[in-house]
Amino acid sequence: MNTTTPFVVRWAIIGAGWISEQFVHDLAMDPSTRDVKDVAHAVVAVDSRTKAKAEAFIRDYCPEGGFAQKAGYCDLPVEAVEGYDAVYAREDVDCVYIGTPHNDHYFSAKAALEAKKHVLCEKPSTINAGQMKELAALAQANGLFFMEAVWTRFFPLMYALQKDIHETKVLGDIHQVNADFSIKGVGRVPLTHRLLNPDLAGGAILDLGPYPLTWGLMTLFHHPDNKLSPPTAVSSSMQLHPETGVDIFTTVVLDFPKMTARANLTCNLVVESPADCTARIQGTKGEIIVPRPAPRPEKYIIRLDNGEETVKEFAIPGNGYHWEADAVARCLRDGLKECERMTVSESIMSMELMDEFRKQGGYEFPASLAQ
Ligand SMILES: NC(=O)C1=CN([C@@H]2O[C@H](COP(=O)(O)OP(=O)(O)OC[C@H]3O[C@@H](n4cnc5c(N)ncnc54)[C@H](OP(=O)(O)O)[C@@H]3O)[C@@H](O)[C@H]2O)C=CC1
Ligand SMILES: O=C1OC[C@@H](O)[C@H](O)[C@H]1O
Repeated sequence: MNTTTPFVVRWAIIGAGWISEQFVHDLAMDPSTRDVKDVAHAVVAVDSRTKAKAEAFIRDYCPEGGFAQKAGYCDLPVEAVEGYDAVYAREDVDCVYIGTPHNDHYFSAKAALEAKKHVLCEKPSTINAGQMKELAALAQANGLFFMEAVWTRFFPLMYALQKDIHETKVLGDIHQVNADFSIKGVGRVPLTHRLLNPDLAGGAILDLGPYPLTWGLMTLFHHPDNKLSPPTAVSSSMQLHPETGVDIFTTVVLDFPKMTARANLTCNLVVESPADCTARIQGTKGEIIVPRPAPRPEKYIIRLDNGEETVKEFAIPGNGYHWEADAVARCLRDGLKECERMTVSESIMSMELMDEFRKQGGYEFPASLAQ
């Protein structure tokens, strides 16, 4: 492989909303600012339901496309497109990033895979396990890459923390993980907003829940002693929004009996997570505290029972979405159909858990959503 020319991914962005802004910002960053030289990103199309919105998005957030275009590794311009059929018909799009509301993920991803495009889809990549299984089968049948965009998994902090607890075993045996991701939404955003709107598959568990679940899975499910055994004795309790019926307070419990360990995971749309602790991992020798925010933490503190305390800090260049994008690029370069850091089978397991949480909590989707 030529080590001086990076492998370039040509991205199309679906949905000109907030998360897509954050994502393209990072695609336009010089990868050397995060010590990356082997891959680079081009943004060749931005799709919106309204062309004028896609044009404004490009003007405001990625006028030159991604870094690969700025650096001359890709000579395609970034184009505004209305309606995703036009994007998926293009030969020069390698991978589609889907940044639409939850209810749309399955439909946009399905259309992209049918058009033979690789896909990175925002979390949760579907609204139920059945949809996720369908997408997994479609990707596999077409030899395409598919990944749920759980960006927190790709942070250097997460790799370091896993090394500390899984390999160095600074905490001894791990027995309990508490994690929370909560934001003030109720009373602040209209009932039609995607956070509270059942027709857009809103609610705390689908929107915020992927983060406490990530902390539970990365620490306990991925612990070598657990041997990738799915959690047992799953339980969930929800308080639903009195008008829209989406969950606004949710607590779930996952047991990992091979380790005598339990994850207590919470999310809500009423009050914020405490600033000083979004995740607490407790073992026989002490604990690790991760201050908020759960999706994008910048440090953790190791507090041992013998009184020793160590703070580990991890600066995040840009928004922090580039690490997942780089991982996708490397998978495409290497011909992989899924990323081992966020496998399709783990996304299916996560959606099976989400289905169970909703069932026990009494959160039923409206008929408008495909079941
Ligand atoms: N990884 C992360 O850190 C984050 C992930 N997310 C995820 O990203 C997704 C989008 O969230 P966010 O960007 O905050 O949402 P926004 O509402 O800001 O953007 C979503 C975009 O999707 C398009 N869209 C397509 N269909 C619809 C529809 N029926 N209603 C509204 N918009 C629609 C719109 O773009 P257009 O009008 O151009 O078609 C809209 O701007 C969610 O799945 C969320 O879970 C959100 C925040 C952070
Ligand atoms: O993924 C997310 O992280 C930040 C939250 O504010 C947002 O609602 C959610 O989608």
